[in-house]
Amino acid sequence: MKIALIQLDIAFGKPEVNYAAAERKIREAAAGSPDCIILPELWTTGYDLTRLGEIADPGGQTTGALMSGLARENGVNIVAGSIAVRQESGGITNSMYVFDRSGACTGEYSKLHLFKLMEEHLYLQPGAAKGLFTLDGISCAGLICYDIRFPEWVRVHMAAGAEILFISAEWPLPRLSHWRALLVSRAIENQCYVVACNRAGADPANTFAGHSMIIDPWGEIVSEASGSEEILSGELDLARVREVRGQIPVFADRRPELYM
Ligand SMILES: O=C(O)CCC(=O)C(=O)O
Repeated sequence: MKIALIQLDIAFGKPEVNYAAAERKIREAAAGSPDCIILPELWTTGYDLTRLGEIADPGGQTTGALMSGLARENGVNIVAGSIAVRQESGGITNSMYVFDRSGACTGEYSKLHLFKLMEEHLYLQPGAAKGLFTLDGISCAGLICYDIRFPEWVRVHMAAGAEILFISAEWPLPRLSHWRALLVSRAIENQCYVVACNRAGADPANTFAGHSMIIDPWGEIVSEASGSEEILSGELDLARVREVRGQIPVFADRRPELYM
């Protein structure tokens, strides 16, 4: 499975600029015939949280139409990062959508753990459901940024059979060492591929780390981006997941009855 990670530099609070940039980058990535393209977290607005009332996408409709069309037109799966979505209830969520090659929306996940250090809890509503979906018949999980600090939440998805963990993020540069260590740890402990797409660039409050990564089920880094805007590519060999899980049977050896 060939993956393209679009490590975008996001224009702060300017959805129209970001839609145009993402469309351009998706077309550029699609020219390399990947099986799946992934975008970062909150890529339509960035962290312009105080203006989300104006700039969040109502029902995810605008983003959905654009991503569904691009997936269908290019015959590619798109893990469409996450965006700020104005829900019918009036609340705003940080939500990931997944589109298959036909353009059908096959997955939706709203960030469960809101990141207080960046004031998400003041402006966003947390999700309450898992991020499981399938891509070309492969069981996958899609989570968002701060979620990687919660190994128990990742494990719930992996114990349900997921083989690839997709992460969309806006991870700040001062904690780049955490980003790399946490992602490698999630890959090793769950014996899965980790495909993690961060943003590049800066906003008025933070500089972001870039360093999007693909990590294999043994914890080896398959590919890693620089700190700047780029499209990172890499290949997954899903047979490696079964091989590693067969060699060290972590899932069979769990004692969940004793973990509470
Ligand atoms: O956990 C961290 O250090 C970064 C998390 C974050 O930036 C986010 O969830 O948006």
